[in-house]
Amino acid sequence: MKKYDAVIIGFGKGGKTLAGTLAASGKKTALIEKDNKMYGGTCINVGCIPSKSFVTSAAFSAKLDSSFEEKAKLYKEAVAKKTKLTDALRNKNYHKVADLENADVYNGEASFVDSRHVKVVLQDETIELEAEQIFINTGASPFIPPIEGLSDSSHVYISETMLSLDELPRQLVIIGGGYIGMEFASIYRNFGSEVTVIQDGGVFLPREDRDIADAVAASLKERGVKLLLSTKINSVHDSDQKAVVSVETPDGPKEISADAVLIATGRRPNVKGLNLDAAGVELTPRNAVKTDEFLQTTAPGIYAMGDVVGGLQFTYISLDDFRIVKSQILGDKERTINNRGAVPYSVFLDPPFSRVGLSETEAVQQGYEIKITKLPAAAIPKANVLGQTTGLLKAVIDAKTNQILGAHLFCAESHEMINLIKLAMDAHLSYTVLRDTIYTHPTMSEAFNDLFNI
Ligand SMILES: Cc1cc2nc3c(=O)[nH]c(=O)nc-3n(C[C@H](O)[C@H](O)[C@H](O)COP(=O)(O)OP(=O)(O)OC[C@H]3O[C@@H](n4cnc5c(N)ncnc54)[C@H](O)[C@@H]3O)c2cc1C
Ligand SMILES: NC(=O)c1ccc[n+]([C@@H]2O[C@H](COP(=O)([O-])OP(=O)(O)OC[C@H]3O[C@@H](n4cnc5c(N)ncnc54)[C@H](O)[C@@H]3O)[C@@H](O)[C@H]2O)c1
Repeated sequence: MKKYDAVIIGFGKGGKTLAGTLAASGKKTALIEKDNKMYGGTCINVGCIPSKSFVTSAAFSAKLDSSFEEKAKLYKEAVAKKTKLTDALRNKNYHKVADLENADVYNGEASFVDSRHVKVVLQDETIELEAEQIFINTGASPFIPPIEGLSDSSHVYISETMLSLDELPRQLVIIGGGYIGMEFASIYRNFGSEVTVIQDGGVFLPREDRDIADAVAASLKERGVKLLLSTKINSVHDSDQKAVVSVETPDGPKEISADAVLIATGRRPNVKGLNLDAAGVELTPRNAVKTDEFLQTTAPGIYAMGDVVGGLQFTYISLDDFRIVKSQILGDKERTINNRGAVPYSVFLDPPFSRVGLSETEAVQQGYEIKITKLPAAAIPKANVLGQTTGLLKAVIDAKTNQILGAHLFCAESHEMINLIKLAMDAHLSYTVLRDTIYTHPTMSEAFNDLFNI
């Protein structure tokens, strides 16, 4: 049996960063990854990076006045470009840990023997590792809803397999109107597919500010994306080289033919097979690893980071979880999930939609007296320079303190702009600081001079 100071299960953002940090601090560290195509985790291999490579390629394709066949050729090139990028990043990520003096990378599936021992099933043998501290960073996997015929269809994809689909689908049906559903709808529409998004709920982007959700829906519809809300899927079956999706819409039953059906109905924590019971690691009612604010599980010495914890599923949350764990193991123990500040996010549509903080409704529900400010993207000089005048910017301000409670930016480059607002919120700045600051010109950020001019 090999002994380590730390064993990390899963090569995700938190895990790999922690492995590098612990090894550099002199701790003997093992990092276990079950899939040798996943060094670096979901983000660089099958998540953020490949999907954003597609966003860029698709935006280029959308500008061309070409036939579907020509677009399909461009799409094939985009898949190859994406694969080259992810292969290079995977290799770089592997060596960043494996080449460290104090770190070993194991390619095998890990499970707990007890709270100090982990079994690793390697290709040719099974080994056991011992450590005083063990870290779970196993990520999440797509939830597949129980729809009749889904598992028998040869046209059904999850985001991961869709990103490697070489043929551009003429017709794409997306089940689920969340982050992945929206981003893939925007991407494939720009590549040239006919896209239909099917959502069970009746409200489009239910957690988002209504003004912005309406603006996003209008933009997608204008671009030709069909949105079917309050729609139940009865079955999926293959017929004549296509999938036929039978649905029950508020207007009655409907059959939609598709070359590809993407399942984007949420991702669930990867806890199966870890034998967590043996280690005394408990789960939440939603089957995520239960942790306290320091990411300590119910078993002393065992921590969890990233999607497996069941909170917000973003790469930068997994990275921040690493910061919290580092603060526990090597630092002042001060950082927790409760003091990491406002968490922004961006959905990479065309234009992207970005948010931080409260919506108007949430602010009112929480009893704030608020001021609202809005600005159409078309009023921003840089949006006109870019030829991207679609969109709306909105901010929710605490009328008593003048601090920003929330910002909702649906406009070009909003994914960059939102980080500035997060900083202002964390620093408890008055909105007037953003209003009166000098910005370079012409930029999208200078829109804050006008947005906050109330
Ligand atoms: C299509 C898509 C697009 C996304 N876009 C964005 C985006 O733009 N921005 C953003 O911030 N987030 C995005 N996300 C979410 C983001 O990718 C995840 O939140 C993030 O990668 C989670 O990282 P993690 O550290 O929790 O684990 P992961 O990166 O998922 O890593 C977990 C690793 O553990 C391994 N593993 C699991 N079980 C075991 C075991 N028993 N033994 C050994 N190894 C095991 C897995 O193979 C995997 O490599 C996207 C996700 C998807 C699917
Ligand atoms: N830009 C980003 O940061 C980014 C991009 C992609 C994914 N992600 C992460 O990945 C996670 C997973 O994304 P996701 O889109 O799969 O999940 P999600 O939770 O965002 O959305 C799932 C959607 O599927 C719908 N749904 C569920 N079951 C359904 C059914 N049977 N029929 C029709 N609709 C159904 C839900 O109502 C919801 O709209 C997200 O939580 C997000 O954190 C982030």
